[in-house]
Amino acid sequence: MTPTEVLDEFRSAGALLEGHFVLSSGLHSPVFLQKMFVFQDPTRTERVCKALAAKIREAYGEVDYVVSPAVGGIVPGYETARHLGCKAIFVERENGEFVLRRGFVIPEGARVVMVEDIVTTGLSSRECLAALREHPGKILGAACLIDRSGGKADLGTPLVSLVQLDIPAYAPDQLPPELAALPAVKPGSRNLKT
Ligand SMILES: O=P(O)(O)OC[C@H]1O[C@H](OP(=O)(O)OP(=O)(O)O)[C@H](O)[C@@H]1O
Ligand SMILES: O=C(O)c1cc(=O)[nH]c(=O)[nH]1
Ligand SMILES: [Mg+2]
Repeated sequence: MTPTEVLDEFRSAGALLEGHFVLSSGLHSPVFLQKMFVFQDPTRTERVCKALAAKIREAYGEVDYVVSPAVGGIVPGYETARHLGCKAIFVERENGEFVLRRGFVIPEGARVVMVEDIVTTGLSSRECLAALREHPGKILGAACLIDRSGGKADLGTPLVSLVQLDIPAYAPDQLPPELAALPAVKPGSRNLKT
């Protein structure tokens, strides 16, 4: 799939949102990729994740485990693993920190790739990778559907993506006036209070 075809999937799913969004990192942006609008359609999800699996195989070779950060990474992690013919597990937040729960185990020597949905600053990916380093297994690298950092996010490990975009994101005290004028919404799950 070309980057244009992938973006067309997001566009036709209604996942390219404009407004005022507070991102997982705390940065603010006029654009939000609501990936769940893509993932609610299994056929669309299959198309993009099949393409991501092909890129992963080309970059990293055989993979035994895909590990994804919850919540957004779970669906693409599972579907990408289905095309790679490997296991799919996830880390989730416990007292704010990503950990492997539910008895998930990564065997010694397993070849592991981290699969994210969207990378903005790379913070969530780095947190997920840090959690994985507490376990056996060889981390080959990372992958995501859309890297909206324009390639600037540094995960400390290679990152492959289907699309690279350079979407503006601002510190809360540096908002352009037209963005500050709009009410802000925070769509993601980080710091959600139960
Ligand atoms: O590269 P970053 O700056 O970390 O931003 C990207 C992260 O933000 C979103 O997760 P979020 O924490 O909003 O929750 P979600 O997975 O439940 O959507 C997205 O799923 C990525 O994990
Ligand atoms: O940085 C984020 O939190 C983020 C950006 C985006 O476009 N989509 C998303 O789900 N999360
Ligand atoms: Mg996430």
